[in-house]
Amino acid sequence: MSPSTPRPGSAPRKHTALPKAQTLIEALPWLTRHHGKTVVIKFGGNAMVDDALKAAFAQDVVFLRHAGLKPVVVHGGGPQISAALDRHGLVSEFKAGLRVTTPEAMDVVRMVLAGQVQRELVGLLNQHGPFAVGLTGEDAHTITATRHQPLIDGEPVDIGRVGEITALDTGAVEALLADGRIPVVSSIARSEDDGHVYNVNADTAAAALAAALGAETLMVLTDVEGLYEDWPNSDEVISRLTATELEKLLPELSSGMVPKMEGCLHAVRGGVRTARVIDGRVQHAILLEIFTDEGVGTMVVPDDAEVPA
Ligand SMILES: Nc1ncnc2c1ncn2[C@@H]1O[C@H](COP(=O)(O)OP(=O)(O)O)[C@@H](O)[C@H]1O
Ligand SMILES: CC(=O)N[C@@H](CCC(=O)OP(=O)(O)O)C(=O)O
Repeated sequence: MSPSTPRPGSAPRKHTALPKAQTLIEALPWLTRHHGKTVVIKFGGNAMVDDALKAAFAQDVVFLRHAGLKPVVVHGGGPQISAALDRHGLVSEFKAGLRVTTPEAMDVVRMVLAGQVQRELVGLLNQHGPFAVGLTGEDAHTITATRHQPLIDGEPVDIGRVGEITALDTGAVEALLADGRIPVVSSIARSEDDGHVYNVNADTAAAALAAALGAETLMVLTDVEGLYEDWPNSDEVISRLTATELEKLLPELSSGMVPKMEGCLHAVRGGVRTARVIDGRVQHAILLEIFTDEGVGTMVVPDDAEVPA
């Protein structure tokens, strides 16, 4: 056989392998741009709809870590908390988009977030290696809060053990990142003043942590395609908006989008380069968003940004 004659079987293999190489090479500019950067990923309870999605989420996060990024996961668990409260015979009530959290409800919130949802995500991530370490905002003073009293019709309203973040200490999270680990953070805060623990909305916690860490990107995975321009009347997604444009829009937003978009604004104003709301129901949404042109959803950028996708 002459040196130029392909051995039987080698040509088809080359043929199928080339597109794979091209796909990998297409990711090179994104890999270069994001190398060494911190990405805070908020995984919402509503996006954790099935086991395949959760497994794909874990693969994506581990992929980012292997690609040289520093992913930090902050997770929610609203529907899981509501189900557990129901099993305990406790009602779920929301005011100003936040769960009214009695002391008994707080026990359940903590049990579900730190003992159930966080454990499950840590387990899924660690199927790929010794990466994920779970913590709550209580650990090493990561998140400190005081009692939050939202204004409803101009009046402060008591909604129990719901926290407003007053301080963040990123030392533990940064130490884990420096050690090549993937921190998985539950949105529970220690109290600044009374020795209790507080329930913090997970979008708010993720945004505050992203700003405090000086993250490059905040990525919020939820159960819609992004921020709809005229929800619920149309499914036209706003693909990109500046901080000032978002600020103007905030008073018109409702329900779950309020903490998400307030969080995106806080993050971007706090130095995060882009904050994105993306559809967590799409498998591998994180990889699509970071490494391809096909990223969809809503991207919030600083007013003076010239941000490539
Ligand atoms: N303008 C909007 N665009 C998209 N979704 C909106 C909008 N306003 C309110 N929503 C609601 O916000 C929900 C997402 O928030 P939430 O239920 O808190 O999710 P998660 O558990 O992911 O944090 C959507 O499912 C939708 O019902
Ligand atoms: C104060 C408050 O409302 N806390 C939230 C914390 C969990 C959360 O935010 O979960 P999602 O991201 O899945 O909505 C709650 O108790 O539901």
